[in-house]
Amino acid sequence: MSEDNNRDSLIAAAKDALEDSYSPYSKFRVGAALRFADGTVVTGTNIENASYGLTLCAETVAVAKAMDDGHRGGLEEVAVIGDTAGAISPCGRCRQVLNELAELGGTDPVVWCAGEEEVVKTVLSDLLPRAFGPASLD
Ligand SMILES: O=c1ccn([C@H]2C[C@H](O)[C@@H](CO)O2)c(=O)[nH]1
Repeated sequence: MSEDNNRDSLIAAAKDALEDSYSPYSKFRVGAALRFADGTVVTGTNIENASYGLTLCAETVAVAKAMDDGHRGGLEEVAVIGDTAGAISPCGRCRQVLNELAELGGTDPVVWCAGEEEVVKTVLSDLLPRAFGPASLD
């Protein structure tokens, strides 16, 4: 499958997840999708809380779902999309959460930052250079 097909299908999965967003407070819907080396795609959406600070971001929900399914590596690609024209980018906490899963499997996943009218390609190590991760505790 070409990189573009991968990209388009992963962004479509993230956008589909966004439809389930529970974001009554910010009304800012976010979807995330993770693609693993075995082809598995795991998605997440943001889940807000009346105690605002307890909000769960889409990327963090996706990582939690994936790890609950047993994934411990092979994270090759991530897509995150907002209800915006321009591309959105994972927040700092989500970068750290994504890094845990990436570092466990020794990958540096491509991160597609997307909006309705823009897609920006980056890699996790550019979003979180010199990360503190599992290896830091060795
Ligand atoms: O990387 C991010 C940044 C923000 N949000 C969510 C949290 C909140 O519900 C809304 C506005 O910040 O967007 C995410 O899901 N992922």
